[in-house]
Amino acid sequence: MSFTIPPAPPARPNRCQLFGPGSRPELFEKMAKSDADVINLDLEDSVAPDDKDAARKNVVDAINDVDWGAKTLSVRINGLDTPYWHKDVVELIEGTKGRLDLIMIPKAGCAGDIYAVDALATAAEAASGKDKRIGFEAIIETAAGLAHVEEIAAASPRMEALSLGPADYAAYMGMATTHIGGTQSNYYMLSPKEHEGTRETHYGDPWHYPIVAIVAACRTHGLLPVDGPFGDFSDPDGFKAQALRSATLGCVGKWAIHPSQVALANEVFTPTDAAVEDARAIIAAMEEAKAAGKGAATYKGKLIDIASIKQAEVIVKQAEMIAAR
Ligand SMILES: CCC(=O)SCCNC(=O)CCNC(=O)[C@H](O)C(C)(C)COP(=O)(O)OP(=O)(O)OC[C@H]1O[C@@H](n2cnc3c(N)ncnc32)[C@H](O)[C@@H]1OP(=O)(O)O
Ligand SMILES: O=CC(=O)O
Ligand SMILES: [Mg+2]
Repeated sequence: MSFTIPPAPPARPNRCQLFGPGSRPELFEKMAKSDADVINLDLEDSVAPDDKDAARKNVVDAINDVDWGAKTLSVRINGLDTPYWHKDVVELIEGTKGRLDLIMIPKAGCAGDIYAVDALATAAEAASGKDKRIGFEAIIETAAGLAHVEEIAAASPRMEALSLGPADYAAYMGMATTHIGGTQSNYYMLSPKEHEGTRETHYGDPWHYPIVAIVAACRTHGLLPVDGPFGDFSDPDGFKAQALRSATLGCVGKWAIHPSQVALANEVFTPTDAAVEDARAIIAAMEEAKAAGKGAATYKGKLIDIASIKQAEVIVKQAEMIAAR
């Protein structure tokens, strides 16, 4: 381990973030009753420009009036290149009574973007006598955001999470696709030419690199790494495959843009009983090995060593944190 010990991320479940447009207040009660750990009321891209003021008012009223239970409650504000974001921040803080947990900052491009929202939020909290400090989450969904992902993660003690936004990311990177997340039909390799006649198609994951960059930045600075939206809500298998890849790479959860995706995300990001049992058995086997003065041992025919304890603890701690909720 480096002499710099990374801070722990917030100890709260973040398996699914359910989004709904701020301009559709009829959805808010349904969102509150869902099984999502985090609710994201949206003021940004799912709200048309003419609806921005009405959506902001809907969201402020809903934060105050709806019973959100134990959910983490977040609002996605508009981007810093718009004429809306400062009103979003001020009215969300001054108009609500302490239930709002997070502000989500879209299209974060550099640490200065987070600093600007922090300065405004700090002033609004002071002006309205709020004791509770709102946390931040940001979306990495531009070329600049990816290039500066680590400084964004480290930009404020308010930062709690980073998500990948594959729709904007694809647009800002100039990717040749209109799909939101998931496997892309043109992103494949063929088995070698020598296999002529039996050549197979192997699909790659175009989101692999930004997800890994987000996970590394989050794990370095004590934030929760989250996979973003999967637009085709008629494809549960595709959603699950994408979520499994992200979970394997270290993400703790994924967005849902439709209620049908909530259970899928919860399933993927909740360690199974079998995985927890196996992880506990690895820890026990290593305790035995350590007591016998060994650093390495055999478990089910495979090597385990001190690193295996840390790997197993990730699964056990995640399961315990979810169960304790
Ligand atoms: C792409 C980049 C991003 O920025 S993604 C994040 C921003 N986008 C969003 O917030 C969009 C969120 N989703 C939606 O607006 C809707 O789900 C869309 C995709 C438009 C579909 O709406 P709709 O045609 O009403 O769906 P549906 O008829 O299949 O609904 C079935 C029942 O579920 C409800 N529902 C719908 N959406 C939500 C939601 N987000 N949260 C909670 N409940 C939802 C519907 O009201 C409907 O309920 P019921 O069965 O009639 O009682
Ligand atoms: O904001 C999300 C995205 O995919 O873009
Ligand atoms: Mg976006």
